[in-house]
Amino acid sequence: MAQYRRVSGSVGLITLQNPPVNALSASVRQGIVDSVKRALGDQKVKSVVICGQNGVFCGGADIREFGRQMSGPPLVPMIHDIEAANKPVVAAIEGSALGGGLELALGCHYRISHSKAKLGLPEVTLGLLPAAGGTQRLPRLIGVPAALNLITTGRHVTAAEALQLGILDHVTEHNTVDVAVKFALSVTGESLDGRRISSFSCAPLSDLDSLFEEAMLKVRGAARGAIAPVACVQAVRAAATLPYAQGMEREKELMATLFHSGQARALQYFFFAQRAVGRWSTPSGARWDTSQPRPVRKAAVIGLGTMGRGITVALAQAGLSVVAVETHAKQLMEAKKAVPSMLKRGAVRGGTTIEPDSITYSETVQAVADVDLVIEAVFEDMALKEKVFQQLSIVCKPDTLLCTNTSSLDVDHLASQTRHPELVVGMHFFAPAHVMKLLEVVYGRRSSPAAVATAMQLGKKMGKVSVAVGNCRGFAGNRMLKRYLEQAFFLLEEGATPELVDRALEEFGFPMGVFRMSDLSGLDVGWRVRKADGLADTSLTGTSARVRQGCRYSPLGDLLCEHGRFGQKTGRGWYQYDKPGGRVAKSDPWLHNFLDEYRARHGLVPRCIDQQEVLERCLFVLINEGFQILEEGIAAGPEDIDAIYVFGYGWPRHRGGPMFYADMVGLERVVERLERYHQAHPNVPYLQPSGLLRRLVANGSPPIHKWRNVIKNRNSQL
Ligand SMILES: CC(C)(COP(=O)(O)OP(=O)(O)OC[C@H]1O[C@@H](n2cnc3c(N)ncnc32)[C@H](O)[C@@H]1OP(=O)(O)O)[C@@H](O)C(=O)NCCC(=O)NCCSC(=O)C[C@@H](O)CCCCCCCCCCCCC(=O)O
Ligand SMILES: NC(=O)c1ccc[n+]([C@@H]2O[C@H](COP(=O)([O-])OP(=O)(O)OC[C@H]3O[C@@H](n4cnc5c(N)ncnc54)[C@H](O)[C@@H]3O)[C@@H](O)[C@H]2O)c1
Repeated sequence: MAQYRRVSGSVGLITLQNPPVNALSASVRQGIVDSVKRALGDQKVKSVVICGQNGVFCGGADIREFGRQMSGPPLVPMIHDIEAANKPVVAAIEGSALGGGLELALGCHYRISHSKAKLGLPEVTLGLLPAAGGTQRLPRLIGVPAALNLITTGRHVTAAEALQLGILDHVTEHNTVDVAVKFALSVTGESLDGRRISSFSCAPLSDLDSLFEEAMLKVRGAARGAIAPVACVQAVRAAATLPYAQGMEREKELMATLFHSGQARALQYFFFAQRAVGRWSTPSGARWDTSQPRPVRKAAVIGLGTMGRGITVALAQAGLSVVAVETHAKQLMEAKKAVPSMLKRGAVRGGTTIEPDSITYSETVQAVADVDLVIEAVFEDMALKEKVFQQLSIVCKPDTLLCTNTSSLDVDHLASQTRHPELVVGMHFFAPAHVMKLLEVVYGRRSSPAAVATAMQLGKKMGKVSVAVGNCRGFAGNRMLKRYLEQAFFLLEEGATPELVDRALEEFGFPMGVFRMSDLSGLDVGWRVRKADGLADTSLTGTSARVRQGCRYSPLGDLLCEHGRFGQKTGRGWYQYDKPGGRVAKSDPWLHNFLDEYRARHGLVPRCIDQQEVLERCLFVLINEGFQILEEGIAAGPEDIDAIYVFGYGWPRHRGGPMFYADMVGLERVVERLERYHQAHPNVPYLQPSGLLRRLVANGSPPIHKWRNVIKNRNSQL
């Protein structure tokens, strides 16, 4: 709703009231329409101020209304009536003015903002465009190039930037509503002719065609296959080339194509999923709202290789003092150079300064005696990590939280090496750790609720999306990835090429196909793990060469490594590169011959494999593992898995994440295809649909937001 009252004698003050972000629900829109009518009809009222309660102007349209039958007054005529008013209307912006919130402010004649407010048109991130006149008014106000940037990226700008761009008339450090009321009094009776943005023309530009071509190329490159950014460019083009009324028609048409699209559904699901992962819980009953995080002011990182350096930077950027320990002198020397330059680059990007003296370096673990939390990032070697945890348990304060960045080793086993296993959790960062948004917080059997809460909160402070997961081999993300990689190898054995598999995945929306990604991260990483597991034995011949532990196995990755082909770092992998460290993947005839010879040696007759099979084999098997993970309680809900895949593995956000994708495709279809592939490949047991997936289908395939109930019911029967 909206509250209306008269203040300072002649100012009608309209306050939007819909906590927490004053979204423009039907009742808020009705409240605004009624209040505006009252203010305009009241002779004593000479000007109007619109603000939001609790220090937030407005977070935009109510996203929860989108999937339902829409009711209440529509936004476009509501904003039009405000702009057409014959009394000055001033927007008093505090907190956020986003999406429909900013569009409402653009309909006002003046905009005054608090210096700490954020403004933006983030509709594109929800698969939409600003369809309450945003695509038509913003370019008229600030020019086409700046509006294109804001509308196609959805980025939020500070009040200072908004002032500079011309979105705001005034920025204040004081009480914004008071300032706006005073201002409203001062402009009483003034002409509003030059204040209605819809009557402006866009500033002329010399080469509109190339500007829009460039913008189109940019948005297509940034999110492959996403339709909303393309529609945003088209809508802004309409603003630049058509009169306002026709532009508004075009905006409406384009919105109609987006509004019911699968991509909009996926992105809006993902908006809420991101927030849901913060409300974590564990099977032992620990929860986000009952667990108290501990303060962490000083942290340590052990091991300054690839991961340790990134983690050190991310901790320092979060404002912590960091003790960085590296036992190898050469590595330490290199880290001392690399970390400050990474910090400097980060500061340039983020516009902040980090004091390099917030980091101290040491060659010995004794230096961590007084820290609140340690993150271990030494080699992936259990014996070494055991030793490090034993040392830490002696050196650190008794209440220091001990975390490991292991990608696959048993967190419970590491905890058992310490005096306080309840203070041990996994903090699984992704490379590069100061850039990648994902953090898996791995709770062990004995991790205390406070330990999990502390790691989750620290992750958030470091700007990460922290997802709580249980302890198992590969945790959630890498466990699912393993299945995806294995299927990709099998497809090569059956006749596919890396190019064909990668093309299918990239057209689906991944920034990189599985083989290009494997070349980038290094084939030797998986090889080392497979060797440690006793799997990578290429001396085996005949049928046993392609079977391990009773299941189908592909030694292709191991064979490539034996040829010294580790990917980009050696200049050869699934593709060839112009030099070691080269980035541009080129098709490699050697690899194609190698695959031909391999198939011939093993009596494999290559067949034609289409893109659909690639997607089904690689993605459905990954999804099936996701259901298994949910069934085992390793992840609490599908949103956790989807956040992990979007933020850690490049799953296209406009497809919502693997579990949402399964819901979109239809669970019955996923089961049917998995069963078919399992029949064709009976020695791949994980092609069998998981118990949870079958149960969901048996329960009539409920929508994704109801899956937790099915999981809970199952667990409560145990
Ligand atoms: C505002 C924020 C920056 C605040 O961040 P903060 O960290 O403080 O808080 P949280 O993010 O945790 O949020 C708290 C809480 O609030 C929920 N929430 C936030 N925003 C909204 C919202 N806009 N609607 C609903 N709920 C919201 C959030 O989910 C949290 O609750 P939870 O339970 O999940 O923990 C930050 O919240 C933020 O960034 N919000 C989103 C801002 C945004 O994206 N705004 C844009 C919204 S879309 C929009 O405004 C569209 C407009 O352009 C209007 C378009 C007109 C539409 C007309 C429809 C025409 C249809 C035509 C087609 C029909 C064709 C046919 O059928 O024939
Ligand atoms: N590289 C990745 O992509 C990635 C991603 C996520 C997690 N991880 C995990 O992070 C950990 C580190 O991986 P990395 O790639 O950074 O390894 P790395 O080989 O680049 O670095 C490890 C560093 O630890 C140092 N070290 C070894 N023993 C030490 C000790 N006792 N005390 C202090 N330093 C010691 C080494 O000298 C080396 O500098 C591993 O557990 C790995 O599984 C790696």
